[in-house]
Amino acid sequence: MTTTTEATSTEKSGARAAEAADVITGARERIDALDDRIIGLVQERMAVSAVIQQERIASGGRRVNLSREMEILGHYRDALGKPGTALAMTLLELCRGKI
Ligand SMILES: O=C(O)C(=O)C[C@]1(C(=O)O)C=C[C@@H](O)C=C1
Repeated sequence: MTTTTEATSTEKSGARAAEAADVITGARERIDALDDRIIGLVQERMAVSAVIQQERIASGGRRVNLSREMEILGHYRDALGKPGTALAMTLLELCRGKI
């Protein structure tokens, strides 16, 4: 027998069976927790990057250091492939603004 609760969790998850809906609901909770940690890490990265940029600018240098950005883009591309480059570009934009 399908209860109302089961119907709701299958609807929300897109699953066609209660068991699958349970697995999906549990995995989504883990994804939400991971996303919270990723957002926290991105915010921490932004703060560390700001320290570097402020120090460089205060010493008379420029905000942007393209050779370092190339290293970072390569690191993400090597680990994650082409979408890794796009991810690194977004991270750099968050950390130093648009150029
Ligand atoms: O590593 C630096 O020199 C930084 O300023 C940090 C950072 C980054 O967020 O990774 C930000 C701006 C630079 O253009 C390069 C890299």
